[in-house]
Amino acid sequence: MNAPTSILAPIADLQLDSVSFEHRGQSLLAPTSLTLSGCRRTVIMGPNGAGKSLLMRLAHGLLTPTTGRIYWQGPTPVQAMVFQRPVLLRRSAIDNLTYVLGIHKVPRAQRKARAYQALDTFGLTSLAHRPARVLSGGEQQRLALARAWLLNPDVLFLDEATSALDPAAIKAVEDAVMAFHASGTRIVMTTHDLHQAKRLADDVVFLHNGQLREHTSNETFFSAPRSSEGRAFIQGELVW
Ligand SMILES: Nc1ncnc2c1ncn2[C@@H]1O[C@H](COP(=O)(O)OP(=O)(O)OP(=O)(O)O)[C@@H](O)[C@H]1O
Repeated sequence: MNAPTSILAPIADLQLDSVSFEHRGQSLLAPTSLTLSGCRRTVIMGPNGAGKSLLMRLAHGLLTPTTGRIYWQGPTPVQAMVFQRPVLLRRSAIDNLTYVLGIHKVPRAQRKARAYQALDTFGLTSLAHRPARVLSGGEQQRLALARAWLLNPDVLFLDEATSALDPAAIKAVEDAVMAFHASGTRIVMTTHDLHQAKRLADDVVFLHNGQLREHTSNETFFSAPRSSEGRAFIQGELVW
C-alpha cells in the first residue's frame, strides 16, 4: 500500500459535539461528545443494542444526527468501512476490486495489477475468479478488506467485522487491521469481544443504553474502568 496522507500530514481529528440520534421520538443515542484523533485504534464496546453501530455510522457519515454536529478538524480524510456482512458485487473476486479502482478513476491499464496485489496481500490469489458471493464468510471479509486496502484509507471503520467468523478467520482480520494501522491508518471498530478489544485497542469508547459511559485507554478500561457499567461489562455481568 502507498503511504497514506497521514505520513505527510496528520489525519484530521473527528469531532462529535453533542451528537444525538432519535427514531420516532425515541432516543437511541443520548447527546454524545467525542474526539477521535491521531493514528489510534479506537474500539467501541458495549452490550447488544448499546448503540455501537449507530455511533459508528454517524461518525462515518452514513446517518445524520438528530442534534449536534460531526466534523473533521481539517481536510476530510479518505475513509473506508467494513461491515459484519460484506456487501459484494455479483462478480468475481478480482472484478469486485477492479470495479472499485474504476470508480476511483485508476487508469484501466493499472487496475488488474493493483487488484492482484491486493488479493495477494490478503491471501486470496487462488480465488481471484471465483464469484465473490460464493466465498466463505472469512474469505468475503478478507475481500472486503482488500477492497478497503485499495482505497489507501486514512481512517478505516469496522463494524463487527469478525463476529461471524471462526478463530482463524478472526486472526486474519485482526492481522489485517494491524497492517492497516502499521501503514498509518486510524482504526475505529466495534466489537463485543472483550479479548479482541484488549488485543487491538489503544482506547475504548464504552456505550450502554445509548449513552457514552467512558472513553478511556485500554489499560484503564480493562484494569480500572471508570464507569460501573464498564466494570460490570468486563466481568460479564452486563448483558444489555
Ligand atoms: N438507522 C436506524 N434507525 C432506527 N433505529 C436504529 C437505527 N440503527 C440502529 N437502531 C436501533 O438503535 C439501537 C442500537 O442499535 P445498534 O445497532 O447501534 O446497537 P449495537 O450496540 O451495535 O448492538 P449489537 O451489538 O447488537 O450489534 C437498536 O435498538 C436498533 O434497533
